[in-house]
Formats: sequence, C-alpha cells, structure tokens
Amino acid sequence: MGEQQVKAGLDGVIATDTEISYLDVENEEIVLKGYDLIELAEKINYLDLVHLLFEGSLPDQRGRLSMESALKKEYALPENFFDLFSMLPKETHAMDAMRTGISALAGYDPQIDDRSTAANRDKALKVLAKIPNIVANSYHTLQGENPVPANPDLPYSTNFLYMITGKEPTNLEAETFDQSLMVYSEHEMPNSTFTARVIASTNADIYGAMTGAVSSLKGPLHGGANEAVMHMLLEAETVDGMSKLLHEKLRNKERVMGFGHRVYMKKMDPRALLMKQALHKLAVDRGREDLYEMCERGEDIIRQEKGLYPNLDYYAAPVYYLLNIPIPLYTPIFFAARVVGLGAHVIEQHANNRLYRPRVNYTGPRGLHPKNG
Ligand SMILES: CC(=O)SCCNC(=O)CCNC(=O)[C@H](O)C(C)(C)COP(=O)(O)OP(=O)(O)OC[C@H]1O[C@@H](n2cnc3c(N)ncnc32)[C@H](O)[C@@H]1OP(=O)(O)O
Ligand SMILES: O=C([O-])CC(=O)C(=O)O
Repeated sequence: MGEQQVKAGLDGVIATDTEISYLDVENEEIVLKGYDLIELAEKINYLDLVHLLFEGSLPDQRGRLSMESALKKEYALPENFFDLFSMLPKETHAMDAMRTGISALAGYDPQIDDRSTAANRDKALKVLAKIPNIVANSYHTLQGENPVPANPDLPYSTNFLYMITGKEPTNLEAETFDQSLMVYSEHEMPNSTFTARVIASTNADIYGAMTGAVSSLKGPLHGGANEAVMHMLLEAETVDGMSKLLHEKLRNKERVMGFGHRVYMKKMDPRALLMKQALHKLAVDRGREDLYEMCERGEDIIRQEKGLYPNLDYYAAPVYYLLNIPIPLYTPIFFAARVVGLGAHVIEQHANNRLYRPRVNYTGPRGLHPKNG
C-alpha cells in the first residue's frame, strides 16, 4: 500500500452514504430527510421529528398519538434501577451516570441481538422513552433527592423538563425546551455519531453503540461545550466582565467554548441563531436581558478577534440556564435529544453494514530486534 495523505481528524473525509441528514454548507441548510431542520424546529414538535427519522415521514394526528402512546408505555425503568445510581460515588458526573444507565438497559432487552430494522427501531424507541427518566433521576439520586416520577398526562418533552425541575413548565418553557431538543436531534456525522456507527459496524448492539456515543459526546470539544459555556458566562457575571474574560482568554491563546465548528467554521451555525432568538424571548420573560447582552458581546468579540461564530452550544447553554436546568444536565440533555439521530444511524449501519477498519500511515521505526536473553 503506497503512502497516502492523512487528513488530520478525518477532516472532509466522506465516511458513509446516508439518507438521514446532510450539512449543506453552501446553502447554509441542515437537511434532514429532505427537510430543513430549522424550518422543522420552527413548525413542528420533537416527536414529529422522531416520527420523521424513524418512520421516514411526518406524522398525521393518528401517527403522532400512536408514537406518543407507544413511548409512554415504555417510560418506566426496570425495578430497583435507581439502586445503580445510589452505588456510584456522589462526585460522578451526570454524563457518566447516564452512560451507566444506558449501558445497564442492555441486559433487560430480550431483542438485544436482533439487528433487523424493526427490532432496532423498537430498541431506539425504548431508549428514547426511558432517557428522560435516566437523565433526571440519576441526577436526583446522586444529589440525594427523591426521583421525580413521570407525568404521563404531559407531552413527552414537557414531561422531560418537568422531571428535571420538579415543576410543571409554562407554555413558553415547554416550547423552548422542545425546540432545543429538535435542534440537538441530528447533525450528520459528528464524532459521537461516527463513534456509534463504528461500534455498530462490528454488529454490536444499539446499547453498546449509544454507550460509546455518550463517551464521545462528553468531551468539551463536542457536547461538553454547553456546560463549559455556562461556567464561562457565570464567571464573567456582566457584559463588561464578558469582554474582560474573553480578551484574557484570547491573550492566553485559550479555546473559547461554544465557538467554531469543523463544518461551519466561517459561518454561523443556523441552530445557534434559532437558540439565540429563543434566548431573547426567555430573557425578556425573565427580566434577564443582561444575559442576552453578555452573549451578544461575546459573539461580537470572537467574530472580530478570531473570525469565529457561535455554535449551538453557545446559545443552548444560557437557554437551559433560564429554564432552571442544573448545569451538569446540559450535556445529558444534548445526548437525550440525539438518541433519535443515533438510533437512525445505527439502524442504517446495520441495514447495510460493512466493518469500519481503516489503515494507518506508519511513521515509527522498522527493523529493530530484541536482544537475546
Ligand atoms: C454541538 C457541538 O458539539 S459544536 C462543538 C462544540 N465545541 C466547542 O464549542 C469547543 C470550542 N471549539 C473548538 O474547539 C473547535 O472549533 C472545534 C473542536 C469545534 C472544531 O475544531 P477543528 O475543526 O478541529 O478546528 P481546529 O481545532 O483545527 O481549529 C482551527 C483553528 O481555529 C482555532 N479555533 C477553533 N475553535 C476555536 C475556539 N473555540 N476558540 C479559539 N480558537 C479556536 C484553533 O485554535 C485553530 O487555530 P490555529 O490554526 O491558529 O491553531
Ligand atoms: O457536527 C458536529 O461536529 C458537532 C455538532 O454540532 C453536533 O453534534 O450537533
């Protein structure tokens, strides 16, 4: 095999054919099954989008109700499941607790070794049904709080937010949270989706693929950035504080969390723009226009100084803050929203599988020999 040029970070490398989604950078469109994700996020709700990704079409009223009722039947976790979380050290990060929960679900699924599209869809729906319970209640358990039981009278995403905060959300809160789940739902081939597909390509099961994806998503260069953004905003405290902090970070050549993207790099992430608008509405509602102004100031500075634009995590973080969501749950929520996208990718991988097994450009020594004895 002759030497081939390595693309660091597989930048620009095409990993697979897919019918799920595509980042059309030229036209600034995130294509999801033929639709524009932003238009979907403005017009439909999260469960409609789940229907689109799993069934291939937007639902009518009957399809919507039947998907919601199928999910509700699967809300409950196996008996004594929360004991798992009470055994973990109190310091365990919410992402690690969630990863443990998803991994543990594998043993309860009699269909685990069935990789057919129908069985994989059932399994992905089960994870989707149970993920609000795992995210909210692994956290509550680790905090020494009582689990918040699901309220099946609420719509799926409203119930998710309710289980996190323990309070029934207002319409504005519920709609904003639902929209955030939509913009986080699927994004072509990020590191976590690639991880899931690589794992699935060994014919491993969907729980294994998703557990691996959680580990990938936790990293601060990926999903972990939303938490880091909120810590930065809290450290900055004020609009002027934001200027000071960012200039200091730039002087120290630090990466500023929530900015830049492998694919958008020179353009604003359209999902960030939608969350920016959502933040404005919430900030006005809460009398926290200062938080919105801090974010705008940060956006201006990083564009002027580095030519970089915010990604989704930059504006999702303050949105979650104003929804009274604890910061350690920001990345688990990102993952929960992405279960649908990951599920679709594992289904597609198993339906037309070839093992991922690339080669290397070896740069180490050759011809060495161990000494005898
Ligand atoms: C929803 C999501 O998961 S979106 C991603 C969330 N992650 C973040 O917000 C973390 C901050 N951002 C970053 O670290 C990067 O922009 C990434 C990881 C998202 C993309 O990285 P890559 O495509 O690999 O770009 P790379 O790391 O090579 O950066 C290219 C250049 O831009 C600079 N750069 C990129 N992002 C940033 C940033 N956020 N702050 C400061 N400089 C940056 C790099 O320092 C580098 O400069 P150099 O060429 O002078 O060394
Ligand atoms: O696409 C990426 O590399 C990261 C990202 O924005 C996402 O996963 O939503």
